[in-house]
Amino acid sequence: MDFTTREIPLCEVCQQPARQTCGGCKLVYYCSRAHQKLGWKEGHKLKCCAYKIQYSEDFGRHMVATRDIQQGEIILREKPAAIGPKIACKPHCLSCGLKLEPIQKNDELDFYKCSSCNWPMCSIDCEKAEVHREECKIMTKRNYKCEIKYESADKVEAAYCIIAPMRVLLMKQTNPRQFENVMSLESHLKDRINTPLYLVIKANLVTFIIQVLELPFDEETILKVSSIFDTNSFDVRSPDGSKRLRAIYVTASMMNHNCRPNTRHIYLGDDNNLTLIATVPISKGEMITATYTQSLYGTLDRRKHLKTYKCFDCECERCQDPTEFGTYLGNIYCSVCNGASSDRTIGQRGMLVSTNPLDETASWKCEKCGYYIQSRQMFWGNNALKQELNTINKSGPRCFEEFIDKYKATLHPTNHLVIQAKLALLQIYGNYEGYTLTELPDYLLKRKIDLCHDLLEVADKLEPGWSRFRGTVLLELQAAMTMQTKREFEDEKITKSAAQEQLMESMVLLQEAVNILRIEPQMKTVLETKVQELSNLLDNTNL
Ligand SMILES: C[S@@+](CC[C@H](N)C(=O)[O-])C[C@H]1O[C@@H](n2cnc3c(N)ncnc32)[C@H](O)[C@@H]1O
Repeated sequence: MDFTTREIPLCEVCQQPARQTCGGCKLVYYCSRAHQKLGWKEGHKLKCCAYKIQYSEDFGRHMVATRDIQQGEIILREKPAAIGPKIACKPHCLSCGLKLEPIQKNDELDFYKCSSCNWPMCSIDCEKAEVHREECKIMTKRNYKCEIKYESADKVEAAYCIIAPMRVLLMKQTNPRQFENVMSLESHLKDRINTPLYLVIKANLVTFIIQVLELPFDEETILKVSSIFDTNSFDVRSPDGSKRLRAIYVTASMMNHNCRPNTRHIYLGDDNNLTLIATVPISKGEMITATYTQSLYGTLDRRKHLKTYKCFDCECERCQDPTEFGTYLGNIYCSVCNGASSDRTIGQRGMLVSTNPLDETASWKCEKCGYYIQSRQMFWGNNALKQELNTINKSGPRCFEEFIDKYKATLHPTNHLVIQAKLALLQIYGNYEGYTLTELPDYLLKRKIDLCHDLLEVADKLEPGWSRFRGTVLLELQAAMTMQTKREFEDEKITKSAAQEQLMESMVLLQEAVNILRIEPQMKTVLETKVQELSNLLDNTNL
């Protein structure tokens, strides 16, 4: 059955409107207890609740498949137990999470403010929303007024760090069971307590909770809540970036990390319900994993990120493999034997690989000539180039192309920095003003197609299956291929039947992109339009 397209819940057995969900998987509905029993007997018992939580010394609690899970299957849907703004952010509405724009107030620009506590909000509706009620009541009772004012579009406000933890602490009274659920999560407070960030949090959050709100919590409990957020929260964002929040999902947070994950997740609806999707088939007994970091970072950067923010040393298969499954994502060409080789294929030219990827201090050695460099040289080089890439002009393709060309003797075609530049180019070619698909000259259209193939090759190795990455690149690829076919046909370079054949190839790619992305928020109509346009072309009417 297709969970993605159904909008009104229908009973699994009789297809009539239904309200009760299956208590196990919470994915299917029943109109009555009798139909729930019948549905179970008729086969739901084989599909229900695809995971269980296990414990191991190495990983702590983690999620394991209780049966074979199919690619694309929804494993879990879950409401956030706690949600709030990011630790420091530009002003966002405390209720709906949307980024706020200032309005004209008398002679100055400022945000709409809650009439009681003075926090910037969207509107009176958001001011009265359930999620803001308790905190507003207590802040008002203690005569606390938020002092955030509009100063500039980019001003980041540290005051937001109090909101999410305050909501959890207030839950102790309003929803004690949920409070206990959240408090049972891993915090890593000992690892964080003496970090500079936690010294700031201590000064702001603890003072606010104890002295301003006069809530009966000790310093350790308050900091633990903050640390639980840092260890477990998911970054909830809307596709257009207008909404940015962090949320705790008690069950989903049992998922451990893997640098080649077997799931992806999305957030649906105003309630930000997390939906967990299997990107590859998962066998019974296998660990169900997510990535806590960026799949397109090299091993050095990923492991550093995980250690700093999630307090563990990742030792997954990818981290152990000095070639990162043959992508050589974090590696560079050897500067000694590089020039001597005429072979331009990755893996054939001398490549520097770590002598022990699980030890960041290990030296790096050329696979071909045995030349060594120290780990710190690798760090410096990597950081310097990362900084250069981050600061280049992003408004057009020129600087990205120049970056790839400038470092081609050092950075091979699937080095992580080159891949990031290629991703940026993929967005620019075909989408930016002056570079739309119809405006692109043939050689840039071909460049876009080549970029897609390069990125798909990396995606297949590092985020295999139905990842969002693969889905998005497939969409770009089919659009560019369709445009190329149209041009070739119009220029009489190919026959009509060859054009039809090429368009069928585009349609196959588009269908796969639809399968991957149709569940993503706001994608359904976009995808339907693209399928319709391509079908029209195939029908021969517009070609
Ligand atoms: C969101 S929690 C996951 C649930 C956690 N294992 C527990 O017992 O509560 C994140 C924490 O789990 C642990 N963890 C997750 N993935 C791991 C991995 N691949 N290797 C080792 N520890 C991991 C780390 O301590 C990490 O900070």
